[in-house]
Amino acid sequence: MAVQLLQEVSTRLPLSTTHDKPLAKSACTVCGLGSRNLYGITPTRLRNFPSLTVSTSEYLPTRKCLPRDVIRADMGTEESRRIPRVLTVAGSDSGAGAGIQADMKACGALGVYCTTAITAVTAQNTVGVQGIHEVPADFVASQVKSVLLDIGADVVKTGMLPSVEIIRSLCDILRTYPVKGLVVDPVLISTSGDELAGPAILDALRDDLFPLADLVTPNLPEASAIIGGDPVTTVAEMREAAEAIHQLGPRYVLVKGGHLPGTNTLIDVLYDGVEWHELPGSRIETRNTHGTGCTLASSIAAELAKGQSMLPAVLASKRYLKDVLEENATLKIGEGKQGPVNHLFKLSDWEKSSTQSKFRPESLLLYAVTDSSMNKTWGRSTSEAVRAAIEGGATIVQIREKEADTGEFLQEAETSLKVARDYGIPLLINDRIDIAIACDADGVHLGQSDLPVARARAILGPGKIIGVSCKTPEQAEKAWKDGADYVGSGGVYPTNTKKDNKTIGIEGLREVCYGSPIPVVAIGGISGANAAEVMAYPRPENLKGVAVVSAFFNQPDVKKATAAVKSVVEECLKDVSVPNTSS
Ligand SMILES: Nc1ncnc2c1ncn2[C@@H]1O[C@H](COP(=O)(O)OP(=O)(O)OP(=O)(O)O)[C@@H](O)[C@H]1O
Ligand SMILES: Cc1ncc(CO)c(N)n1
Ligand SMILES: [Mg+2]
Repeated sequence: MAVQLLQEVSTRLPLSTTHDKPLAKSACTVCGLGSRNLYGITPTRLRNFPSLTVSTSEYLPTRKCLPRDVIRADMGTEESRRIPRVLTVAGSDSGAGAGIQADMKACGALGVYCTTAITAVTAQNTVGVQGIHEVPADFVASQVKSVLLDIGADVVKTGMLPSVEIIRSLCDILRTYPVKGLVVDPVLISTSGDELAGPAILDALRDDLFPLADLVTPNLPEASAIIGGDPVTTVAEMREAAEAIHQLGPRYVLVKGGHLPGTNTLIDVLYDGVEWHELPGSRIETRNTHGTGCTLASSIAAELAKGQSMLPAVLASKRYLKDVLEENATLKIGEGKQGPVNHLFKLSDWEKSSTQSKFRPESLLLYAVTDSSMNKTWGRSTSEAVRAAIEGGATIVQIREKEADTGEFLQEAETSLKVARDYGIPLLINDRIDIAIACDADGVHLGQSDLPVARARAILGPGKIIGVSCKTPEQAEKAWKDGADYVGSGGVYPTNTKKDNKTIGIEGLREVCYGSPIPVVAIGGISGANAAEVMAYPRPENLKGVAVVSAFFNQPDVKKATAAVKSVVEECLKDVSVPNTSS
């Protein structure tokens, strides 16, 4: 439906005109009120609001008069892909939980490109605010224009606006270069109790910025300050405050309940002038809440920039914030009372994304390879077999499953992994990289006909262990080049475990060792009876141990059988291990 201005206004209205004292001449068809907060119509403005018909007027009424859901993400074409964009006009928080840093990280986490105009640089940490260095208004304006005139923004989000001049010049720019959405977080006081913007800015917020806003997001103290000091400490008072703030011209008001006293349920109140939404959420027990407000507002801006309408954007942002608070509930950053929000927790799981390989060559000493049919014969589950082998002294475990379907294999791997983790022993998966990823195992062991090692390394990253079966020095050299951590070489002796497996003997094993730049574990028919021969001194320096199947798992007592082989291997290590790398 077209929205028409009742009135043609050829000159700018006098600045004294307010909603409280409507000028008949500037009354708007939608809300019936006049406003001094009119902003200019430009070709961009008209493109953004195609349903608007504006005669020859230069001005539009306040934001709340516009039709809803006008923000549309322009995703461009295949040749020229677009990304939703948010411009944040806010202060820098050196502690990086709030401010510009929160905005950039929250937008990034939600897939939106975030540009910045910095209004102040604060020295801030988990204790409080130690200093504020304000950026001059004209330089804030330069930053905003640099962004809007080139990159553009679907939504502008404001945070800390420390001076009236900054607010006024921002409003001037937004009237000249309108954006599709404006989210205003009226930052006044940090949660540590430090003033970030004085009460002097209240008039400028109320009179100039709010009427341009799609959403204003005060917390309880801010809501109280905006409406003139009346207390806002209950949901009923939050509704009254939202109503009063809505009268100032924004399209929506979200009064945030993070400061609601003594409840387990935190309620945020969203109001659009007609409908109320009380949005509940459980209070999460954590000290890391520094920046929740900035995070919520910038997430909403990001969702709006993607094309969401207001209520779903708010709900999605609350969900994101809940995940962030829950995932980082016990994180310890800083020594002060309030820790920062950790927005990029999904990317910053440094333990998982470690570039350091967990592989230690010594772990190859006593390598247990499970065999599903043997475990079945002896009536044990894979994880029981794994526990027994580890208790007997196995230093690394590989799950080799040739019968179970994928779901069962995964379950076996998951329960075995729990056992191995309890003992701090690495656990690898034979062949199935998908299972290894699904259960977050420590790595995989691949055969010559499995997924190529280089591909496996590309998929698993540097932090996982990759072993490769090799029968020749050439294969071992290639495994190393492709990124493997160790080589499994054999069969050293004939074995029934692997059908049609060529036996390479001790000689073949040693050849592989001499040609292999990476550690080697011997495999194939190894037991307590022959392990000493395999590990006999002098031996190649990189021959690190023996891998055993039947001599562990085709036995009545796995723990005892493992311990028996272990004592043989350990005995061999007692021989002075002067490296012998000559052939
Ligand atoms: N402990 C908590 N558990 C769950 N949600 C919380 C918690 N603290 C705050 N929130 C939520 O975070 C959002 C921000 O609210 P809050 O009132 O804390 O903002 P704020 O005071 O502006 O934050 P800040 O100034 O520290 O950035 C709201 O949706 C609120 O319900
Ligand atoms: C820079 C900055 N903006 C906003 C807040 C509110 O949390 C803060 N603490 N610091
Ligand atoms: Mg806040």
